[in-house]
Amino acid sequence: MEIRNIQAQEVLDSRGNPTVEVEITLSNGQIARAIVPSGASTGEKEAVELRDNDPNRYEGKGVQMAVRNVNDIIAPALIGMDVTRQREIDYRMIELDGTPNKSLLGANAILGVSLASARSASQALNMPLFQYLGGVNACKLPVPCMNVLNGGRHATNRVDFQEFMIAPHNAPNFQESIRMGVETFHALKKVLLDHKLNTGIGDEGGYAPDLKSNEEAVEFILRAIEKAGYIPGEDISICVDPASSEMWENGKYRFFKSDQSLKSSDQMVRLYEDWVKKYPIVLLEDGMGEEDWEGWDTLTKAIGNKVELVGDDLLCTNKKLLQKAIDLNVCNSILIKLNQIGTLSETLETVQLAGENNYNCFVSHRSGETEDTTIADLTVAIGAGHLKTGSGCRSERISKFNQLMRIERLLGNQATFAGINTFKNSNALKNTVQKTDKTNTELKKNESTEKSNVKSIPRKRRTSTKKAS
Ligand SMILES: O=C(O)[C@@H](CO)OP(=O)(O)O
Ligand SMILES: [Mg+2]
Repeated sequence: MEIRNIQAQEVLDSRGNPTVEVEITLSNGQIARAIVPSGASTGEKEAVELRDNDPNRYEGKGVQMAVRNVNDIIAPALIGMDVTRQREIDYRMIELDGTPNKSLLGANAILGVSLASARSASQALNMPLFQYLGGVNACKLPVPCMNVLNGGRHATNRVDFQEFMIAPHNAPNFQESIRMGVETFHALKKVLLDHKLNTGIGDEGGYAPDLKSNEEAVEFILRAIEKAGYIPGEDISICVDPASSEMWENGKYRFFKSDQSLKSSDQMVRLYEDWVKKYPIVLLEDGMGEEDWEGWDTLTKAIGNKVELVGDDLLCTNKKLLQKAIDLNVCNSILIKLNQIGTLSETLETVQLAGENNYNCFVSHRSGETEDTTIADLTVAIGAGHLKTGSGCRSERISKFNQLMRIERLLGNQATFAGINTFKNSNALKNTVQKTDKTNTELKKNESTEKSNVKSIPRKRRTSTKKAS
């Protein structure tokens, strides 16, 4: 099916910043669109997002140059090509750009065309996107890792660590797992209000209260899990993304939003070791900074057999960086963000390399998102088993959850739910579950009587996790 026209325009992302939308028209008249997301805590080695630097438009953040690059350079080169030739399309754009990091045309320009092509091809073949990308075996629904408490560069509070997520894994299917997550998100609001804390939200839809410490964030979430009627570690576990590259300062980590203290790599590793012992944490992303490969090595040796260690800023969805991690034996999972590398084909190459080397793939939104739902389809297509995209509010993130619920319904009884086994080394979790019951005694004191005694709350459900095939 031939590409008849490619048209880009500037639209807005969830922070109200301009971003690129691309529309492809095929020779049969079918139209498909894609919109590119944008990060705030970006890795140094990410492909370049082209911004205009024109102070008179959107304070210099416009994407008119990227839009022109699509309309004037990429479109003429691709019109007439078969839209199902994804790799040819992507590699033609890589060639047109000619730089190692897509800085000439912009990764935002290139990715918009790459994703619109995939969507366009799936429409032309009358297939859902996840099936076009993943084939007949694409039937595993992910555990949604919901970012319910925001800090770092994503919120204006005194929490240094960027993301505290809940992973509702003990569910029979995706739909139920989202329900458990949202109930916990709502319970967290009550817990925070009981403690007279702010329930305004951050960029990714999590609450952004001013807490005394990063540790308190975990304690409040554990409390919320219990208040919602679930057992921490057994039903719902915790994932953390400190985004520690943002804390990196002259070889140390600065707790830049709380007490300004500094920690060495070794001290950071000890902190995480302690957390993993105390709390039901199943995944730690960017525990160390992108320049601190030695720290990553220490971290992997210390807790790499207990928890999923995800490289985000460290690896930038880049297969060369992933190969380096594999060679050095650091982390055991890679974050997958399409715009870090800039084309669908290269993303899938990275996913393949991860699979060949027994590294997990954790699919992710960006902090600046849009209504585009490609990552939901991608997660099922590659069988990633878990993704992070928001909390229990903000439509640009809920749209991904809703798309996954549609996919689950469409698959019917072919659908499986990833469950706890999707997390690397999740068997280590058992050791922490029993201990969590005692952690929140202090917090409980201040709370309203409504649902404050966890023991009296009947468990909502106790169905066991359906194993993925
Ligand atoms: O650090 C991250 O993992 C992401 C997404 O949660 O944030 P950003 O898009 O700002 O890089
Ligand atoms: Mg991250």
